[in-house]
Amino acid sequence: MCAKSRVPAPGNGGSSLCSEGRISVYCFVITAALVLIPSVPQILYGMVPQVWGAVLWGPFLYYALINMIIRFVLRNHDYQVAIRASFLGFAMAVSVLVICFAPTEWQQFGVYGCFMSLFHYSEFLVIAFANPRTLSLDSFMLNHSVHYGLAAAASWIEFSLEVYFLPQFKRYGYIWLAGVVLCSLGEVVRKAAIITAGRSFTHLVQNEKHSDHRLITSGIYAYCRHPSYVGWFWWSIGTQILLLNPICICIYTLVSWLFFHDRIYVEEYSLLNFFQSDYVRYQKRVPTGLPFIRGYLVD
Ligand SMILES: C[S@@+](CC[C@H](N)C(=O)[O-])C[C@H]1O[C@@H](n2cnc3c(N)ncnc32)[C@H](O)[C@@H]1O
Repeated sequence: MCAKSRVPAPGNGGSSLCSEGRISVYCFVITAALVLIPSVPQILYGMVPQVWGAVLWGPFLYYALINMIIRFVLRNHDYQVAIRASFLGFAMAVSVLVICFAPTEWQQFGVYGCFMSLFHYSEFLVIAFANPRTLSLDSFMLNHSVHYGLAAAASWIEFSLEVYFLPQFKRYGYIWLAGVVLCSLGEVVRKAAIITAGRSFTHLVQNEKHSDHRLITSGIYAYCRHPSYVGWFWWSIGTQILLLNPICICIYTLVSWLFFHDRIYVEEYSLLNFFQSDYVRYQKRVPTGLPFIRGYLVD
């Protein structure tokens, strides 16, 4: 929970960021900037680096240095927030360097890295803004589940094998740009949902109704009942389209669909208990937003 400076959430009369949120912004931005700044002349003017080792190892040295400073300055929970935000800033900066300096077929992986690091960092940041009461280290979603980690590893393995054995396939036209569009739209829809739901949004599905849990039916929730899942569903498929990973495109689509199908069923069971006829009326008016998923319907 965002314990220090109390922050009213949106819809509650305020918009400033709690202290953990601010620490995360500083660590994410400063790490990304410090890792990128030494390569700026090469990125902007295409200057050939004098020492390639500096491009390869420089970011890791800066990152190690920043982590030592963070260890020295911060303690306990603030330190835990800082090292996670700093790691994601580092991942973002290295991804930009991959886009700028890696061989063409690896550049997509850099774009993918940018989307991954932005997604995880912005999950924390947006919860810090929208519902600081529930903010925790888990809000970075870095340890979401074993399945999530395995899915990411599978996509890296498929990408690497195909770059090695079928590099021409990885440069196939501009299909990967469709992945960029899907990831961008998915990210915007998910974050809009979190901000709209505010205090009613929690990463974990609630089985007991909190006193300030209100039924949200306005904004993006007027168009679909589960916008944050809609955003996440298309974002995850988008990551595999941008990597041009045909096997993972199929697996991600199937596994994400099954995951959200079951999750929405369980979540709507609780929501019906919490809000009863109000939620039934909402269900009649508004679709789930995910293809062929109808949710928990009361006859
Ligand atoms: C991870 S959030 C997902 C919210 C929603 N399913 C979505 O996709 O935007 C899960 C929490 O949001 C709450 N929730 C879901 N829909 C809601 C609504 N329309 N109004 C208020 N709370 C909602 C659930 O009770 C649950 O604890």
